[in-house]
Amino acid sequence: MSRENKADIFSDDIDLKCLFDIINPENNLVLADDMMLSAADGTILRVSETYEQNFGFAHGSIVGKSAFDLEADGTFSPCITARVIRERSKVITTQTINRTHKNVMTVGIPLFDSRGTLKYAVCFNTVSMEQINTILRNYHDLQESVEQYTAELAELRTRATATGKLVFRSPAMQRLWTLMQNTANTKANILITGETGVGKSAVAKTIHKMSGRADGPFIEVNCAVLHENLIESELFGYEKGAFTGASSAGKIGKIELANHGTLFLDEIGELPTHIQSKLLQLIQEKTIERLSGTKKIELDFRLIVATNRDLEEEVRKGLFRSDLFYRLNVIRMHIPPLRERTEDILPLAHQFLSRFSQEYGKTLSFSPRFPGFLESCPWPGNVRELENLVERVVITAQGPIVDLTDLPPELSGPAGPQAVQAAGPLSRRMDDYERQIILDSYARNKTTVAVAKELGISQATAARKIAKYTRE
Ligand SMILES: Nc1ncnc2c1ncn2[C@@H]1O[C@H](COP(=O)(O)OP(=O)(O)OP(=O)(O)O)[C@@H](O)[C@H]1O
Repeated sequence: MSRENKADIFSDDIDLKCLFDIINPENNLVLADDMMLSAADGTILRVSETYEQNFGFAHGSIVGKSAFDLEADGTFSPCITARVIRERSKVITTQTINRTHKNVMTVGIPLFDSRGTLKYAVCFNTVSMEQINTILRNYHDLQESVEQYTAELAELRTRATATGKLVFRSPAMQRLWTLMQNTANTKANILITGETGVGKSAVAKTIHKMSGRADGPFIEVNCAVLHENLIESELFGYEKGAFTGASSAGKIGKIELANHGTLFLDEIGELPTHIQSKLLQLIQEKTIERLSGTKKIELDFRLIVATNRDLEEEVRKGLFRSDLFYRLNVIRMHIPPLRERTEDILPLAHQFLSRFSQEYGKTLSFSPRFPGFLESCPWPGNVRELENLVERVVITAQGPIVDLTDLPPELSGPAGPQAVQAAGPLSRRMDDYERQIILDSYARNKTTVAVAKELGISQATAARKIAKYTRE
């Protein structure tokens, strides 16, 4: 062994001068911890006083004996001192002291003189195996708790940062939330269904924020309000001079803008059939070609679509491509209407009250009977309607407590939010009538096509008016 190595062993583990002080019995040093000093031939020179108490060896009964003999008769198994002497190197292992059946972790080190001759072996019992096992158990318990807290923290963080405004208490929304968490980071297409105003866009935005694409763009396209002639260029973009009236510089389409992010196509049921085919191709190939373009552009985006139509029914009627439907319907998220999850009404109302109070610089709270009124409303316009109502009462509230008396007359009556004002300018009252007619037709017919047919207007007009009145 080189001098360098010896020096390592000495300096690494123990102060040499201190050791010689310990070995010298004249110094009468008390060894508080389990420690055994042996000569290079294995003769035990000293053990600490604790040996008797811990292992049943009185000092006199073991000092002078050979470590090799104690190895052979099984007193120590294995005998670390014997191993250190044989291997001339540091040994760290567990050993059993058979007299007491104690299992301990022991460190044994060789001590050499300056010529490299082995002079002593020193062994320390560090901790018992029971202690190690207790430590291990505690460690595993802690590890489990840490894992649990980490998961909870991640969920709370996701909720805090991702939901922003997504409020819910109902079991149905809790189940939806779990599904959102489990699927946010996958590439699978998502189809969100539910009546107008239930929160389909809000859910789509939240999924985007929860996903690994959160730093990328979230591009929302409402297929119902895009004019049929413009929808293709809006979605796919075009090269310069593609058609009369096109910008001379060309235009990047919404789909391309969603690259590395999320593309959210709202009201997917309104897509004309020729665009449905192009969308199907886009989903299959993940490439687009701009109008009048010659090259394919590769894209990487997550597709979420939403509809308040019964798409299966549309497929049956031949109005929606079945192959596209199956491609979109990979993960289905249905948001129930607010009237079917009344547990959500008050948390939502309180959230809107605090948001609008802040926005309008007021400090407001609901009167005791106000929540009951909110819960009894049918909310045909769902969360959007509730949001609008709370905004209105925040604006009109006279005192710090919002009460039924603060409701505008058309809201407090049994006819509900869609009632027509009894007085006021003609244009406003006409609008009210139109709103009532459009929303009533939409509530019964469910689709813009059917509304258009019933009222004798174009589908585009029906879609625009529905969007206008459900957003108001
Ligand atoms: N769970 C919710 N928590 C907080 N705000 C919500 C929640 N759900 C919906 N909202 C709010 O209600 C309003 C309407 O929601 P959203 O636009 O997402 O509905 P939608 O189902 O997409 O409507 P449409 O069918 O008309 O497109 C939005 O202002 C949205 O932020």
